[in-house]
Amino acid sequence: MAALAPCRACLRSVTFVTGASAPLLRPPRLPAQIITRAASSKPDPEPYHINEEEDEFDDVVGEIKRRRKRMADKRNRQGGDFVDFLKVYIRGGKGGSGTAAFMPTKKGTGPPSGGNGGPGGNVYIKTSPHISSLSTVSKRSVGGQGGNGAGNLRHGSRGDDVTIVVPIGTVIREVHREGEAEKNWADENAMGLDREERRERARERWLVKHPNFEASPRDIREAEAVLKEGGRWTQRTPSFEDEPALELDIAEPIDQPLLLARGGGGGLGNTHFVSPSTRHPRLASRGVIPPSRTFEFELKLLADVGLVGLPNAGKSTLLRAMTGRRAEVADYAFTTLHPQIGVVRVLNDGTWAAEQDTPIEETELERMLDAEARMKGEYQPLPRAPRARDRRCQERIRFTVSDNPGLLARASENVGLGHSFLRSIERSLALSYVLDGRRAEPADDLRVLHKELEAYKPGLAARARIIALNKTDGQEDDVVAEKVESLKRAAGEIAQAHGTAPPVVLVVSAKFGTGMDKLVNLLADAVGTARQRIEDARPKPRAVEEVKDEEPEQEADLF
Ligand SMILES: Nc1nc2c(ncn2[C@@H]2O[C@H](COP(=O)(O)OP(=O)(O)OP(=O)(O)O)[C@@H](O)[C@H]2O)c(=O)[nH]1
Ligand SMILES: [Mg+2]
Repeated sequence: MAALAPCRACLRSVTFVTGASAPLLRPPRLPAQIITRAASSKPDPEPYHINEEEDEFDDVVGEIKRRRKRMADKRNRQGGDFVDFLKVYIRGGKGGSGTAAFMPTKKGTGPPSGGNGGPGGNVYIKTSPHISSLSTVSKRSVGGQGGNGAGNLRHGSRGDDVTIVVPIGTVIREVHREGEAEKNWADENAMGLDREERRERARERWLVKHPNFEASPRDIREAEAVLKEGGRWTQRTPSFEDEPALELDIAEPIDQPLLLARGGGGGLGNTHFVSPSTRHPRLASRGVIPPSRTFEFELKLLADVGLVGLPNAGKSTLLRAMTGRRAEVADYAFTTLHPQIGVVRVLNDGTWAAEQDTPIEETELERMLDAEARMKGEYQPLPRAPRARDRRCQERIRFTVSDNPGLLARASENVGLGHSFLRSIERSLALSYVLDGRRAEPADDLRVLHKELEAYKPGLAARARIIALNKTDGQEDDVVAEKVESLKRAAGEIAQAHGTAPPVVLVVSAKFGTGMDKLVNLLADAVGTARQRIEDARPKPRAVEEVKDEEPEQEADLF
């Protein structure tokens, strides 16, 4: 040991040398040889060179802008893809355990002083207008566990609450519920345990023993009785027959978070087990594990108008033409993989305009296609929705339009993008078929679309009041007229078979923006009528006079 002790002289030198000049604080010097080798192993850096030629400079600016845009897009998506269906496991947090402890006194063990366990955290749900996908919802949401109690009557802390944030339009259904008691019961049945063995297991599950003192059989019996009396011993979880499954249709923003799962209660400290016969209970109880629930989260976008068509019919181009929303457009099927929504404002003078605040997004694919077209000299900008002509004009109606992925035959059986698409149009007030006018028989496409809508949800097709025959530009008038006629015939037949009014056939070209005024105004009328119908169906609060008139009669009945 003596050999390891620093000598007095060394200590003195360290103590009195301070600040930057302290030799012990300086980094060790590398031998000159090593420094030279390290420097020579790296090639000399090229001097930074800025090319000031105009086109190159433009490119740099463009690249920076593109990168910024890409980053902003990614942020908006919050790193995930579009998700509109999810199964989520939810459970309130476990309650913390109580403690068996005693006050220390000079004479030894004093009165019981075990604190209670803290309750587990709850799971809540709320909406955010800033998200439009379930991609940020975690598949497992469990409330925080309550803290355990401690001696000196210190109670455990409350578990942290968890809040699930969903977009507006989410439908939530509880599909499975299982309590701990039921799980244990099933396990014990499988093990073939008898009554006494089950009881022993329950005691192990519920009771916390003092770390130093052995609990007597009487202590255990009495603690069991206390827990049974408080309803803590058997925590039955109500089945769906006893308590219906939770169903929530979140069609409007939620201001206050809603409770989905409550956390488990905290366990009892040993002060709760004192009785005239047991002054020093050596037991406490564990916290409750709340039942686990499985929920289905389904996002049903809330657009007033849904565009329904086969792949490549021009739905996204139409959305763009009507709303200015830059939905991805390309000449192949399934360009659109998830629904997108734009807003149309119709003014009192019959003119219409895109919602001013609609974000205009440029997609990656589009940029590539535009660049290619520019190189070939074939660039043609896609239509933009018009701006309001007269800013002072009042707005007649404002509605949202959703562009959806293409529908295929047998989509109702989940072929193609199937249900994910149908789910989002299910709640639209009005639908519009979009047909590719370049196809030989658009009437056949209409039959397919109608059949699929009806197969998914009977009565859904009745909401399609308009048929937009798209891509009619560059076609002979008589060819178009013939297709319109055959469409009208097909629509009439379908309507007759279902006892509904036939939809209106409109000739449009989304790409060149023809026929848009009529289409927008017809859609506005359809939305207005549907909204009015909903308003009329709502139960009205009774007029005050009416209630007043009835009051004397009610009083007369009472006496
Ligand atoms: N000539 C012409 N071409 C059109 C018209 N509308 C759309 N197109 C073209 O048709 C192709 C498909 O258009 P999209 O809008 O992507 O079609 P979509 O129905 O959204 O397709 P999916 O998303 O794949 O289902 C694109 O090349 C458009 O430029 C139109 O009115 N006239
Ligand atoms: Mg599309």
